[in-house]
Amino acid sequence: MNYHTRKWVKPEDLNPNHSLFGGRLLQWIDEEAALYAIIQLENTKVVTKFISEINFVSSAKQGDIIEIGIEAIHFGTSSITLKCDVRNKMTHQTIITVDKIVMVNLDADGNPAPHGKTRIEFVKDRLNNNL
Ligand SMILES: CC(=O)SCCNC(=O)CCNC(=O)[C@H](O)C(C)(C)COP(=O)(O)OP(=O)(O)OC[C@H]1O[C@@H](n2cnc3c(N)ncnc32)[C@H](O)[C@@H]1OP(=O)(O)O
Repeated sequence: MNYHTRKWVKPEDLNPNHSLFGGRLLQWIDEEAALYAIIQLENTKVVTKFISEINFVSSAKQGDIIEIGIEAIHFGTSSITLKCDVRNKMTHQTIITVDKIVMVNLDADGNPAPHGKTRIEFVKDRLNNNL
């Protein structure tokens, strides 16, 4: 799993108990999943279809640096299924796990469309192949 994105937990991200608000974390995860799917599928019209059980394993507090990891675990016809782990950057303590996030590739009319992808690709390889 690659941990691309880091976040610094700020006062505006906290709940009334002074720990990281779960809704804020899910917002960050949804955006990270969308970015991952857009890059993998090479299409900016991708939507979140389904999110499985979410396990809030431990809390984060103000000032913590957390990192969001996403990995593709299945390529469907129009969908891509991801898993997500968020952990404390310094201690590697798991904060949240999401087993399945299904993102769907859309055409210009907003209908599911085949993406033609079967495996994880890296942008650097795409760029090298175009040389
Ligand atoms: C990043 C964001 O903020 S996106 C904003 C939030 N998301 C949205 O607004 C999406 C709203 N939903 C929709 O517009 C529609 O449900 C659509 C277009 C995504 C899908 O429409 P559907 O009629 O369900 O499409 P369809 O039945 O063809 O399924 C499309 C794919 O999703 C998968 N899928 C559909 N429902 C589910 C489900 N409940 N769980 C897992 N996968 C599902 C299907 O297996 C299919 O994958 P495949 O082509 O790889 O086999």
